[in-house]
Amino acid sequence: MTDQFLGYFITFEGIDGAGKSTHIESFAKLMKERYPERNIVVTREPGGTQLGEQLRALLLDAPMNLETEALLMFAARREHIAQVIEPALMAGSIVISDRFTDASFAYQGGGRGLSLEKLNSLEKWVQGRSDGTLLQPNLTFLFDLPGSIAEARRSKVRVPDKFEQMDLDFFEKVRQEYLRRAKADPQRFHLVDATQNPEAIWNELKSLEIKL
Ligand SMILES: Nc1ncnc2c1ncn2[C@@H]1O[C@H](COP(=O)(O)OP(=O)(O)OP(=O)(O)O)[C@@H](O)[C@H]1O
Ligand SMILES: Cc1cn([C@H]2C[C@H](O)[C@@H](COP(=O)(O)O)O2)c(=O)[nH]c1=O
Repeated sequence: MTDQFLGYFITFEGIDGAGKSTHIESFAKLMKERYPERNIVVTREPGGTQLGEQLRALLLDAPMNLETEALLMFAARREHIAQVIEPALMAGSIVISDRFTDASFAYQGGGRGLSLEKLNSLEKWVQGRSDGTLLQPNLTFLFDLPGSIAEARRSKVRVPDKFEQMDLDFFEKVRQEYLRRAKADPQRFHLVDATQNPEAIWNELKSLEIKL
């Protein structure tokens, strides 16, 4: 028997530069206005814990073997789940994470070619619960847009990290894997057309009815 989660888990996903971070804090505020009795936890992956942030610095900078990269992403996730996500959900909080496991399937799987079999077994290991279910987000916003537009947006504002230096072909594969997963689980995913302007996207997020 597994303890029941009283909270609600929301993730923001998309290729680099899709516009997730632009909306996440305002979305957290919106949830607080709607559910003042709930604690809101905003977090990110890789990261979200002290160890996770150290792993993030390595993952976004150091070149490494693909399996090593996937294992470190999931190691950071395990710590994040154990220290932050599970306790918050047990306590009834709304957890909002900038990326979670869909990113591993999209980047390490779709983008870099790690097998689904390996990713599925890591997911089972890291997110498995004692009743045989997997910890999964209740709702995932997928910000979708072509790699060329995301690249143009990114190049205006920052020095690219290891992933952001990848070419358009890589980002197209990442995007396609995200879309494949969204199609396979339409109940969980809400697809956002991220080519829209920020105001239109915000209006779309605001107009969604989210039943906790
Ligand atoms: N809808 C939009 N239209 C035009 N520009 C946008 C839009 N949304 C965000 N931007 C701009 O694009 C850049 C990237 O946005 P943002 O940092 O939110 O993306 P992100 O998805 O969080 O990227 P990453 O995952 O790499 O952190 C920022 O300069 C932001 O101001
Ligand atoms: C969780 C996760 C992330 N990544 C990649 C995706 C991005 O390029 C970076 C994180 O940077 P952001 O600015 O915070 O979006 O990490 C990945 O490849 N695999 C993952 O599981």
